[in-house]
Amino acid sequence: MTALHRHHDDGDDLPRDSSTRPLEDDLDLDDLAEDGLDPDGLAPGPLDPDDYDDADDPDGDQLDLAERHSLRRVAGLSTELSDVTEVEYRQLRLERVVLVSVWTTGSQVDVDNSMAELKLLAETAGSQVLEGLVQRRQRPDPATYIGRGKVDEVREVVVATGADTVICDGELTAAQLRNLEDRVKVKVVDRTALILDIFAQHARSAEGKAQVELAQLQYLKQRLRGWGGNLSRQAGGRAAAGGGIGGRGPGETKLETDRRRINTRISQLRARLRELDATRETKRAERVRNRVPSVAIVGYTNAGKSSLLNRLTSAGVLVENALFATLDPTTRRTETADSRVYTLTDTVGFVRHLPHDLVEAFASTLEETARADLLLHVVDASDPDPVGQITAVRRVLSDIGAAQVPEQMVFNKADLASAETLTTLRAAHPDAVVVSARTGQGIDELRATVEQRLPRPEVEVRALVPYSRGDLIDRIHSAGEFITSEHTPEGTQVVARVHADLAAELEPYRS
Ligand SMILES: Nc1nc2c(ncn2[C@@H]2O[C@H](COP(=O)(O)OP(=O)(O)OP(=O)(O)O)[C@@H](O)[C@H]2O)c(=O)[nH]1
Ligand SMILES: [Mg+2]
Repeated sequence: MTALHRHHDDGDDLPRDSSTRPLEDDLDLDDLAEDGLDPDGLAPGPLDPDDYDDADDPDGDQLDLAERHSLRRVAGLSTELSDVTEVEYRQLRLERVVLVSVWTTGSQVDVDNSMAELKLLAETAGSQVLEGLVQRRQRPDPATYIGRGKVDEVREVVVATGADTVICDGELTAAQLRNLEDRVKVKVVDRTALILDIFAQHARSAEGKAQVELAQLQYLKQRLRGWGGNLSRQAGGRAAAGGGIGGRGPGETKLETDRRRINTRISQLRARLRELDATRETKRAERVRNRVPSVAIVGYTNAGKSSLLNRLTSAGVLVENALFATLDPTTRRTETADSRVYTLTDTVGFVRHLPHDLVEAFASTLEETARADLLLHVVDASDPDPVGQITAVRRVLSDIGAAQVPEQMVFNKADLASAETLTTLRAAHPDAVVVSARTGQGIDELRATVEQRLPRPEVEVRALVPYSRGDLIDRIHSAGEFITSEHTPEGTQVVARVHADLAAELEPYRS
């Protein structure tokens, strides 16, 4: 019994109903009697016992067999289309995708959240999601990601829905991708490729574009063979001439050429990025010299980081209800209530399992975060799983060496979040500030908190600064803090906190 049959039984034309029900359990032996695996794939000979769907794994945390073997339809995963013209447009221009996920740990709710996120990612990339399939399993199949016996069911769903792409929720090996493509007979991409594709579509600056291209090439290089060496298809379909699905891969020579071309391009991009980095480094060095404290806004994608920057500084940066709307960092200078200057930087959002190639390619951008004086960690309090987002963000922060930077938690979208969630979050993070970038709620408190947490100048000086040295007074304004200041006939009498270098310059006027 298959998805297709069931739906015909039900009298449906398309298996697009959104009920959550398990497909038939077919603990069939064809899971074991694998044929047609690619010779380059894993385990072409006798299968490793681990490949046997873990049916006889004696360890304690075995999942219920029936559940593990069942492929489940996930509710509400069809893209809603509002009108017919939209349908036609999408069918012409966009990919029609089926999502496939292997559920290894966590609760039902976790799985639903992660499928909902994969759907959002797919839609952000411009796809129409037709169906979502989840298989419960102890670990992904090393040869085909989902259990081998389930691949045929995916194929049936692909045929029934007219999908042209399958998106798997993980990072797959070259062999897994190819084995799946061979059997479901449409393009198969993984979550990493999907995220890279979104980044490619959203990159605007020269640096952002170079970073994304570098990440894509690194990803592609490792999968050249698995993808039949079809560069055009991997390049986000931009040069998608030829290379039909299931087409034969290139010969060894072509493969070598492709590989060399990729390596050359990677070196060019690296050199270009080093140049661009030098420019940024100059600016950064200037800020350090002038002792301008820096605050970096970090957080999960779509948490409202750009909205918050706009609220705090009227920066006017792009805000969009889309994942990874921001790729290029925007830095704005702003001032505290007592006129100390500091910078606020909005940057790329994080996501669970942020592809390693991207983290590496964006190293110079992310380094700014690691060097900030304070992180504003923005959390979407209206998300179904804010705690999971916090964990994912902290993981990336520690990957990029920013774990030691002081962190101010900010719970955003208070206008949408439930009172219950906010209470829980507040209890877990008593120092957090709750805000709404939309309504302005809590923004004053946030600003005050930031100002209070900025690094303070370390030396207290008392000086009588002659009127001819107005420049020194200006510098106390921008990089120091006045405690008192008074005009006298001889000059300005000040008590102020300043950095050591400015203190040295004020030395002759000490009073
Ligand atoms: N209701 C509500 N919506 C908000 C709030 N803050 C941001 N949003 C919305 O959330 C979406 C994402 O906002 P952005 O500021 O672009 O989020 P971001 O964190 O910069 O996202 P990326 O750059 O894509 O990682 C937009 O649709 C915003 O209008 C808020 O406080 N309340
Ligand atoms: Mg943004």
